[in-house]
Amino acid sequence: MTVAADYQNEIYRDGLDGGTPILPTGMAALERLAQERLDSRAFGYVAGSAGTESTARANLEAFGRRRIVPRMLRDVAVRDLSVELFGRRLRSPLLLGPVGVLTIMHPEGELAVARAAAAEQVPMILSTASSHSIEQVAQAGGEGPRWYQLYWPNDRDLAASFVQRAHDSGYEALVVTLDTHTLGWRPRDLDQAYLPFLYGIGVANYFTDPVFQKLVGDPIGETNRDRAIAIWARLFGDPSLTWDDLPFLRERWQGPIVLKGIQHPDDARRAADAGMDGVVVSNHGGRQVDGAAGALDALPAVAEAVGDRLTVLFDSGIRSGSDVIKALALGAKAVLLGRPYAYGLGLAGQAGVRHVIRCLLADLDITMATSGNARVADLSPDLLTTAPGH
Ligand SMILES: Cc1cc2nc3c(=O)[nH]c(=O)nc-3n(C[C@H](O)[C@H](O)[C@H](O)COP(=O)(O)O)c2cc1C
Ligand SMILES: O=C(O)C(=O)c1ccccc1
Repeated sequence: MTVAADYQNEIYRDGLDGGTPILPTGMAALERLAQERLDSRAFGYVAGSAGTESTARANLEAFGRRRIVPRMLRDVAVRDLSVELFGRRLRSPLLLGPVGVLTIMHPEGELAVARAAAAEQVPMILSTASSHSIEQVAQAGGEGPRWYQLYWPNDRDLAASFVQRAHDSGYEALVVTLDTHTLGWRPRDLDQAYLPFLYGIGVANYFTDPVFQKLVGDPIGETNRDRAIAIWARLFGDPSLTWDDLPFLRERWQGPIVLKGIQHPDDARRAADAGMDGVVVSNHGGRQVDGAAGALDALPAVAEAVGDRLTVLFDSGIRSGSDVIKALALGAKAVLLGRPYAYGLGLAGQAGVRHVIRCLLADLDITMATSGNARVADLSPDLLTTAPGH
């Protein structure tokens, strides 16, 4: 049986709600339902972007401009969605990208995501800004593959402690997010006075860390909570970092290091020169720089510059199987999913995350078949054309 048929059966078997799947199978409808059902501040936190949100729109438009040219008579009876990343074969080119403070969406937050990801054998990338700790999430994910995303704090000992904890808990790769040392200007959060991290959620990794606890001075409890949050706010990010700081991490992490938030080919070259293993071409879903180019438009130049030296990953705007195909055709080896799985979590917890993963992979498998492509590893730019008028 094909992947698509498996997933279609599972979607129906697992989650019938009056004869239809538990959640919409299309990501746009999923987002509309999230807007309808979720608290408006929680929805605004996930859906919102920087400034006028023009970058978030540009992300989707960049996918719209690239069009797939289907090919015929190419024996697509058996599709191979697998890819090899850093020596490990994955069943599909999909990872769950780091999303902070997932308890805003659902009380089980990252634990539910870890269980869903493990069940679908999709790697989860855990955010530093999580509501459950590195260790708790590792335990929930069990045998499932996991990566850790570092927000490099303004304290070297704390940074070293985070990566050591991630190593000790079996995280395989380190994703260092470079684009969010300073949180973007986000009107939806600002207008609803919703800055959750300032209220002390999404701080589990800090509050459980011996280095952080030492900075606070006392065991963290109700009485010194505000002080702990103030210290957290001071050391969350470090805008003074430069390329010269990367050896600090390289010396402390033996596994693969991936820099997230790369948009310029020169930055990608510098990453390779610094001994990094990969990059994520990403504009953080448009949440950081309003006015940045659509992330897909930045991908070809980065892939061209470093595709033979680094593993190039992509996120920002993946909403369908054809989006995955387009990103892979333009040089990404795999893609990260962001907002869609957060909506799945908010609407139906662990089952909602599974549903979103299954839908995306079924869609990918079917679109591979219908476009005449048997292996994701073989996708190349000549599969694509540009929409007329662009
Ligand atoms: C609510 C939310 C929280 C996020 N938190 C993090 C984070 O903690 N660390 C990180 O590297 N990226 C974070 N991101 C960015 C995602 O990893 C990813 O780059 C982005 O969601 C891709 O855009 P898309 O969801 O529109 O496809 C967050 C994104 C959202 C929507
Ligand atoms: O909201 C985000 O995009 C993000 O990256 C973040 C940063 C700190 C805490 C929570 C989320």
